[in-house]
Amino acid sequence: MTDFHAAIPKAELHLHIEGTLEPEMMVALAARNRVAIPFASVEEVRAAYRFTDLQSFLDIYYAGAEVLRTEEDFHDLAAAYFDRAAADGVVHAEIFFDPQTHTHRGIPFDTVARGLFAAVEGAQAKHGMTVEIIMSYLRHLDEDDAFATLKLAEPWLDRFVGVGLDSSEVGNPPAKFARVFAASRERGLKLCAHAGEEGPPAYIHEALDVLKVDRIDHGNRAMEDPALVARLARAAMTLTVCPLSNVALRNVDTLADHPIDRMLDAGLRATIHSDDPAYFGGYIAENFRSVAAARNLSRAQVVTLARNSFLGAFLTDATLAGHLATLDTFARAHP
Ligand SMILES: Nc1ncnc2[nH]cnc12
Ligand SMILES: [Zn+2]
Repeated sequence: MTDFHAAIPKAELHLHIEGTLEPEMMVALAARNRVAIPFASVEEVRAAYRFTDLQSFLDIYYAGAEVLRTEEDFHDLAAAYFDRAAADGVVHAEIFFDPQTHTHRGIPFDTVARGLFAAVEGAQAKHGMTVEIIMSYLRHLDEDDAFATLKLAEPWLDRFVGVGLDSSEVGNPPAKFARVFAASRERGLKLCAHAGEEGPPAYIHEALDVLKVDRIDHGNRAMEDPALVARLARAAMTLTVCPLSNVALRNVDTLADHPIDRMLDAGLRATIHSDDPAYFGGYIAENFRSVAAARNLSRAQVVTLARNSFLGAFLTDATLAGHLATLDTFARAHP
């Protein structure tokens, strides 16, 4: 019996590679790198993965990243994710990484980038997966710090597909990064921003009007503003929605309250992704499976979510056409 939600071909567009650090790997890397962590066992790490809001998660997420030190560590982290994603039907992945989380700890930018790209090459060879990397600016730091990161990234910029904006949203509106996003766009980079996860609909407006993003990450709170929903639908703006993250960070009470089907009904190009799967209880297939069950999605709606993930990806027309054809073949074989 096919596991429909794992088997359906899909693109993962909202995945923080540091958010795939499983407790087992955190403990193993802490030992390998002789880094002290405030946990005595895998069970203790897992018990700490209980969150009340975005900041309570970010505090653990940044502490966990302390164990990532060498090119091998970044390779091993990303390679484990690509293996896991392939098992979940991911044929195309666009992954975020947070360079400042590492460079501020004295880890050279090149160490991170070399490790990640070694894993990308492995994923393409081993799984035939197409992969792109998006460099994210941390919004709790200032714009000058983002500009310094863009400068550090210079030797690698032609190999990144885009830039993103993540970390603590409320109090750090998109407009704070207007200049570095303009500079990033001038370098030919695609633009994404977390907006409307915890921040108000106004942050989504700013991401569109000031940052001129190509994609909105999360975007859930657009649903509070019918005019904004209509604007996003008209623009076919992709929203990279993360259901299990929304529950884990208390942005929805339960999956039964999740707006994913209301988003589709409103004509939004909504997609489903795993955000930080090691922390939120499931990878992309589990996000599909559990929200489809909780919201009683039809197979046609699940196919639409998968199709939207390809339409919203930063792909060449030829590669997009190939993935859409693969999806259509799958959908016909699994009515
Ligand atoms: N869901 C999220 N929101 C903002 N910043 C993040 N960094 C990692 N995951 C994040
Ligand atoms: Zn995210």
